[in-house]
Amino acid sequence: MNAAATTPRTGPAQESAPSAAPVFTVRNLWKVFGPKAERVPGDAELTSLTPTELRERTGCTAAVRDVSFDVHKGEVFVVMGLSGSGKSTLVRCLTRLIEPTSGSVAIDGEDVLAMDKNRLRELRRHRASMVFQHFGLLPHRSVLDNVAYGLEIQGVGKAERREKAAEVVTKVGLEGLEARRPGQLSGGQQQRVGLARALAADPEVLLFDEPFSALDPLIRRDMQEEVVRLHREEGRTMVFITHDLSEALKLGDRIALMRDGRVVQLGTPEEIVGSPADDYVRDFVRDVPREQVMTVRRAMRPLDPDSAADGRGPAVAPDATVSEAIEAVARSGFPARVMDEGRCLGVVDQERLLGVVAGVEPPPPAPTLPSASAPPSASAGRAAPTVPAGSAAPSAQVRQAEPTRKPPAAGTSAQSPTTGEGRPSAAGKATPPPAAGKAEDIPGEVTA
Ligand SMILES: Nc1ncnc2c1ncn2[C@@H]1O[C@H](COP(=O)(O)OP(=O)(O)OP(=O)(O)O)[C@@H](O)[C@H]1O
Repeated sequence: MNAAATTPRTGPAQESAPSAAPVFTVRNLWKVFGPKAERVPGDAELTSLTPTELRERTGCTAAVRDVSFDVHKGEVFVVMGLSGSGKSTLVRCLTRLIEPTSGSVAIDGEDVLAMDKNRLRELRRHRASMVFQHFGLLPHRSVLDNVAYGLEIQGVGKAERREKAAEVVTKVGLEGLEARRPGQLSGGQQQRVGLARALAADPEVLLFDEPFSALDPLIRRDMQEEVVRLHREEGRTMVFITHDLSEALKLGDRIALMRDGRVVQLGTPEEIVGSPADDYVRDFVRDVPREQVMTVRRAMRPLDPDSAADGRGPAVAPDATVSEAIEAVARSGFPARVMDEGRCLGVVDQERLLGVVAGVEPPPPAPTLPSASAPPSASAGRAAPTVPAGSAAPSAQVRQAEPTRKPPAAGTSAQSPTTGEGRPSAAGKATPPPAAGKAEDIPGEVTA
């Protein structure tokens, strides 16, 4: 489906021809807190002020400033930024937990801002459930009943909701703990109960508001992997807020990087790390191990038919990371062939791979990239860098990019690169070389 078909209003620098139907369509969204907030978005003089100037002049804070994007079906859309950048406000505007000041929000083409109270309740209960950092479990209820609670408020009968809850409890790895009370669980287990509760409601979209930031690092990693697994298995659309760059890179199919209420860049992890929109983003991603985020597409060159070495190397998939390809090349001693459905798209050699690691851009790859047919890869096991403190950056230039990865279909792998020949390839393991030459809390909201 084309975005234009469901777009109430288009804004500048929009996405064109998305590869999957948009679930959420957000255009020119503003949320301004403070007195006479509604005058701010339409006033060119006020909108040109810095956040401090705006606050001093009007007493207002523009938490979300003229933001436009689509969330496509089946993708994990991460909203990232430092504290106070506007992430929570933006995501709460999607279901009007916070009322936008201006702009438009649609879900499956339906205008969210025109919804009445009942429709909104239905939206929050059935279509877009929120999983919060503070999971708000009911202390006197068992795990099973906590999970079933979301269904209870949906009006589902007892037998059915307990059956469904038991199914989801198993899915999130809590089997055997159904009868415990939340107080008898670890933080990570409690978070799983929260996640199960949101999942049991079977919403079209799961909205996560920094759900794991209170967890210790190991449990946090477990939960991130759980999200990746659920996404892979179910292909559910997710919007995930985080201030943690490594979490964003690990989970996101696309990341919207926010600063002072604006989206300064929207793109895949690879696009954000490989082609930062401005100095602010560049500084933000400076410490990311590029080889764990960038794919071989960045390093490819055409296969040289006169080179004996080019046809002899191992095969890697187009979405294999540079790190994986380095290992494959080092092991074989030959450039690796980038294979997609039996077709050789190009080769990557040591020099090009190291160029990507060093941030020295090689010339653009061959124009035959079949990005639409690239296997999905939701990046589990990627880099876990720390987020450098944001530094002053010049103009906040909005830059949006298309998803280059297909949303994962149920039952397909979203993370393991597969070789172009369709054989599974564990991280860093390439297929052997071929024969030479063969190329506000509103009632009904599920608080997890
Ligand atoms: N109810 C409110 N009234 C006034 N200002 C607000 C309100 N809520 C948020 N803000 C301001 O809006 C801006 C964005 O806040 P928001 O909570 O969306 O940021 P965030 O990126 O989610 O931050 P954090 O990561 O710390 O949760 C901040 O400057 C904040 O102080």
